[in-house]
This record gives sequence, C-alpha cells and structure tokens, in this order.
Amino acid sequence: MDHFEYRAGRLHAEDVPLERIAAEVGTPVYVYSRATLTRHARVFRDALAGRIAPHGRAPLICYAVKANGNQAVLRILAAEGYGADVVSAGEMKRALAAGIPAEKIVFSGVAKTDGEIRAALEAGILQFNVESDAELDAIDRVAGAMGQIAKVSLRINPDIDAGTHAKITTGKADNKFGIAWDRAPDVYAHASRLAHIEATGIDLHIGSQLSKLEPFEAAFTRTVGLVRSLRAAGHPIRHLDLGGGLGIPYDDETPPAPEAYADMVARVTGDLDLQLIFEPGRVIVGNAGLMMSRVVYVKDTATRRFLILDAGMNDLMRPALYDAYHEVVAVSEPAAGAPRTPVEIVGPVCESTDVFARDRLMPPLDAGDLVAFRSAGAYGATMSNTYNARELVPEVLVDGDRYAVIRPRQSIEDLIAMDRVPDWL
Ligand SMILES: Cc1ncc(COP(=O)(O)O)c(C=O)c1O
Ligand SMILES: N[C@@H](CCCC[NH3+])C(=O)O
Repeated sequence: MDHFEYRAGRLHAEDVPLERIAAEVGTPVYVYSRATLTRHARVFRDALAGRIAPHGRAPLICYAVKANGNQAVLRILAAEGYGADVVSAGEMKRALAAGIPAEKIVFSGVAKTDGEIRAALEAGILQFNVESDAELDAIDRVAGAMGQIAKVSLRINPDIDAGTHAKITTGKADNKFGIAWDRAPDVYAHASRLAHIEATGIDLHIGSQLSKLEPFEAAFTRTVGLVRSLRAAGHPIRHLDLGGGLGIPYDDETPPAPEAYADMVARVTGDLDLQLIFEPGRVIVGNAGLMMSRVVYVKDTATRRFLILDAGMNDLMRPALYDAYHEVVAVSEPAAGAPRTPVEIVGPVCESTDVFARDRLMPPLDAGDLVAFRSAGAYGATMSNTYNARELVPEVLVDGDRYAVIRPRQSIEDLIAMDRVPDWL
C-alpha cells in the first residue's frame, strides 16, 4: 500500500496533487511520501521485533543507504530506530550526518580502501562485513596502525541462486561477493588469530528483489549450520547479518510480506542466542517514491508510436540496466474505458537503450501530459547521473498537504563550474 492515489481524477502524493509539484518544481522529479516511508519502516521493524525479539536479542535493522541516501529519508529512518548498511565512506558520512549512530552502522562492499577503513574505525562503527582474505589483512593492518581492534563479520557466499535477475544476484559462487563457502572456517580461524581483529559474526546477502522465500531459507539454513559449527570450534559468534534483498511488487510478482519473511527467519534461527542484523533497502523505500515526467513529443513511425519523455535513462536507470519493469501511469486519470494502445516509452538520451518500456499499453497521451513511474523510491535518484549534460533530477518529499524539495535540481552552470581548465590550455 502507498499514498499515491487518484482523487477527483488527479494523481496525488498524500494530499498534494502531482500537477502542482510539476508546475512548481518542474519535471522530471522524484516524489516521495513520508507516510508511506514511515509505514514501510514500521511494518518491517515490527514484523521482526514481534517474532524475533521474544526469542533472543532485539534485531538491528541497518537500512541499505544505496537504495536512497537522501538526508531527509535517512532522518526519517533514524527516528524509527534504523541503523545503516553502507558501502563507501561517502555513504557512512551520509548516515552519520543524518543522525544514525556509528554503533548502528555496518560497512559492506568488496573494495574498502585503507582510507575508508580508517574513517570507519575513527567513527566507531559496529562492524565491517569482510569480503576477502586480503581485506581482512588490510583491516588488521590499518587497525594496528591506529592502535585499535576492528570488529568484523565475515561475509560468506552461500552459493545459492537467489532466483532474481542475473545482474542483481550476489550469492552464487561465481559472484564477486563474499568469502567462498568452504573456506569460511579457515578464514574465521585466521581472523581469530589476528591481533587487531575481533571476529564477532557472520554475514550474507544473496541478491536483490527476491520474490520468494525459498532462496532466503536455503541460504539462512546453511548459514545457521555454519554458525553452529564455528561455535563448536570455539568462536564466539555474536552477530548474524542476514543482508537485505526482500522484493517489492513492480509488475505481477508477489513477494512475501515482511511478516512471512520474519516468521521464516524466526523458524530458521530458532534458539541461536545472537543479535540478528538485517540490511533491507528496496522494501523500505521502493514503493514510497515515484518519478514524474512530462511527454515532450509523440512520434509515430511506420512500425510504432513513441512516447518521448523529458526523463531519460540517466534519471531512472533500472529499465536500461536490468530491463526492469516500472508501472507508468497518467497523472490525469484516464476516462473509464479509454482505449489503451501499445507504445514505446523512451527518453531524450542519445542511446538506443534509453527505453523505459516497449509495447506498453497506455491510454491516450499528448505532448505536455504528465506520467508517473511507480515504485521508483529505491535505486532511482541514487543511480541518477548527468549524462548528456542533463541536470541532476530533483527530489521532493511530501508530508500531508505540504512538500519540500529535498534535493534541488543541479544546474548545468553548477556542473560547468566544477570543471577545471588548466592554464596551459
Ligand atoms: C550488501 C548489501 N546489503 C543490502 C542490500 C540491499 O538490498 P535490497 O535493496 O534488495 O534490500 C544490498 C543490495 O543488493 C547489498 O549489496
Ligand atoms: N540497483 C539495483 C539492485 C542492486 C542492489 C545493490 N546490491 C536495482 O535497482 O534494482
């Protein structure tokens, strides 16, 4: 459920008609609903707390900042008690700036540099999720030079097919992520001998936009077995980080509800006395946002009709990158029974992959009409860029009948000013 609905024939974000935002802020623009975001954050948190806390320690939810790292979004989640999963010093700075305490931050990613490790140790984060032997040694070395002990979890790769798009799966043996399953005991033993490392847990993340529970269950079951055997070998495992990945309905998929996910987690982790950590991104913020765009031209060719928008693949990359589906709706509600005809919805970017949808059945739309891409709150604005010297798309947060621009459109003049022409040119 979200808070984007038609009222009197006009699509609203909460109580604000989208046309108003288009007129005042311009298009393309991302629009988020505070009520939807808060609702999703609470549903996920309460589903876990209700099922897991009674059996063990309260879970920690570290929101994956990469899904949407706007300060306003992070502040809302910080107020709901969320921590952060970060994959760069930049994301860590974003999380800290939004008031997420360092002791609720986990640092994932395969290429943490010495500088990033140092910054995270200075900040005092909860743990590094370590993805390789070389990284473990680097963290030991940097922590040693700083006279500190670094807390780490080993990210293991359970070699489970997440059943999601090949480009967003992470838990198969041939993905770059994590430490190979059968090497985990040796690497853990190695970690426990390093002077500046305190190995406190195990971590995994098998992929994104999972629409079934089974791959999670298979991976978690394997990992719980590993936790038991590591404990039997004398390693005090205190954290189990189960990653993110729970999907949302974009098209006709029906991903499990957070309650069903939490039931499964409670069943699989059973009586293990440890703190569970979760790293959800999309399920928290995906349906809390849409991207609005205006039709610039309608172009008919011999074989098809193109709806050419003012938004391009640089503003919303998912369709071009993964053939991802986003529902596209007219901002003015089409008349009941309006004919729907197949169109190709494209952007202005000079790339043949700048296509949002092919053969999409759409109601009649003309130049100047507004359309909205639903479920664009996750991996939308964060993946946007300025290719073709396009202004960076702005973001707006709606709260009841008010709204605020939470990231202004970045002007081309600003971008030009960032370039430096050497004086020898
Ligand atoms: C390590 C890690 N944690 C969490 C996430 C968040 O995933 P999702 O947005 O699918 O919940 C990702 C992205 O897939 C990730 O790479
Ligand atoms: N960015 C992706 C998924 C990858 C998530 C990060 N590991 C998406 O839009 O669906």
